[in-house]
Amino acid sequence: MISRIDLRGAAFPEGGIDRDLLPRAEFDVEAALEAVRPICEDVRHRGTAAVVEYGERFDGVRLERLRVPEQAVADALAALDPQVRAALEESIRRARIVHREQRRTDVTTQVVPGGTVTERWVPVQRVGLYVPGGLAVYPSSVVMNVVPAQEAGVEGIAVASPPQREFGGLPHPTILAACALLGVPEVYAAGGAQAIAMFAYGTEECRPVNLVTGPGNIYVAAAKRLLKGRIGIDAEAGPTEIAVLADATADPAFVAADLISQAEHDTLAAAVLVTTSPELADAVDRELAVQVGAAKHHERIATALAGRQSATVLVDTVEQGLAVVDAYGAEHLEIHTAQPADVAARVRNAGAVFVGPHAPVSLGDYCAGSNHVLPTGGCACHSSGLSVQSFLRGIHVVDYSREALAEVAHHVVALAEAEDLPAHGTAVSRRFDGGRP
Ligand SMILES: NC(=O)c1ccc[n+]([C@@H]2O[C@H](COP(=O)([O-])OP(=O)(O)OC[C@H]3O[C@@H](n4cnc5c(N)ncnc54)[C@H](O)[C@@H]3O)[C@@H](O)[C@H]2O)c1
Ligand SMILES: N[C@H](CO)Cc1c[nH]c[nH+]1
Ligand SMILES: [Zn+2]
Repeated sequence: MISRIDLRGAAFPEGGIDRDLLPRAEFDVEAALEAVRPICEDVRHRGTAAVVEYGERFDGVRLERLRVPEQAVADALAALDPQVRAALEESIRRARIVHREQRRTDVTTQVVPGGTVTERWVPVQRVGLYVPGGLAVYPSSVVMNVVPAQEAGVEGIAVASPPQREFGGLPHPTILAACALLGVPEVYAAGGAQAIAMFAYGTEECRPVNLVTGPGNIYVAAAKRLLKGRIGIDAEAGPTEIAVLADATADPAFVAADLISQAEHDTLAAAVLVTTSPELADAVDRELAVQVGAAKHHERIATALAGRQSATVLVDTVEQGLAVVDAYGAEHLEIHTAQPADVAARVRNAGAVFVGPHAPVSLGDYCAGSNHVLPTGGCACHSSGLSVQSFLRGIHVVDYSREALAEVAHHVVALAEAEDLPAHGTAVSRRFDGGRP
């Protein structure tokens, strides 16, 4: 069910191997852009009415209003299963421990006597947090979005998640309960590209936001890419990916279970095994055959594993395996080799790395304390997962005395003239000689 790419004996150039040799989804964010462009434009011009219509088309519910009544958010928490509540509370507690430590402090640098530059970290004022809810529902993504935003000090937090027909058009009650647990009362029943456009442009019901974060399917990721600039976004956190780098020491049952766990998200999810051991590859195939058959969402999982985005890649050495996983830049990378911590320390490109046999991606999805909103589609080579930093902007504060400015004035004038922007130089020299050349 999972295809093979055999790179044994292949050349591994120093600059890294070509990403085109590796598994890649046929329908990607680029391909989805054309589908979401008219949706976003429509929401821009028609506001709530357009969001409601797309909710009816894609989620099968026609809503009177998008804003979830605050009472419904509170009621969802009151009705929450105690076991799920305890698990969410533990997830929040661990996420807070990790994210609280991420906040950067302001740094003031004295450049010269009387001249300082401070980098002041300021939270974004209002954010829109997307919580998926199509094939599955994601209360854990409420935690992963809200905790870093709160730890950064964001004041305005709004959440959007698709309306659910079986809950009268409200988002799933566990999502509402998670919002209540975290003290976030502003929730909208809106999904997909229309929710991202609602946040970006604002509607009659929802004030526009400065930044949108959160995971979602290919349409959500495409809308974030399209509207980036009007709003800030976190990394593109689209359909889930897992890569596993394994040698002959790996346990095939664990590897198969972890590949399946992430293939469970979406038919477009990617599961990639990179291994030095053909015997392990065969054993994982056998495990997959058994475990997929027993899985609840076996059809979705089988489709994801059979897709072009999933494969087993055979290499000669762990070194080559590292070159492959770096070129691929997976959202999640598990290391199942001898000395896994040493191997993990050499990884350059991944959203998150999971070390050894007892750190499965599912742990990170819910309860490790790390964030599960992570870059996909190769974006891990330039972007990070969601963190407190995602919600902060650094403002440079420049403070120079007259003496400190005087000392450097001739250099400013020289550079301004070299750029043929003499008014720049005059703005400095005027302070000392009335602007005469
Ligand atoms: N990278 C990460 O950090 C991360 C984390 C969690 C989940 N995920 C991913 O999030 C995704 C969740 O997807 P989901 O579908 O369950 O929920 P979702 O909320 O992301 O998407 C559902 C919405 O998609 C829209 N949609 C559906 N079909 C459409 C179409 N043909 N045209 C335009 N819009 C359409 C609908 O508006 C619907 O409300 C999965 O791909 C999962 O792998 C990623
Ligand atoms: N694996 C997902 C990130 O790609 C996050 C998640 C939430 N719930 C289960 N899993
Ligand atoms: Zn997951």
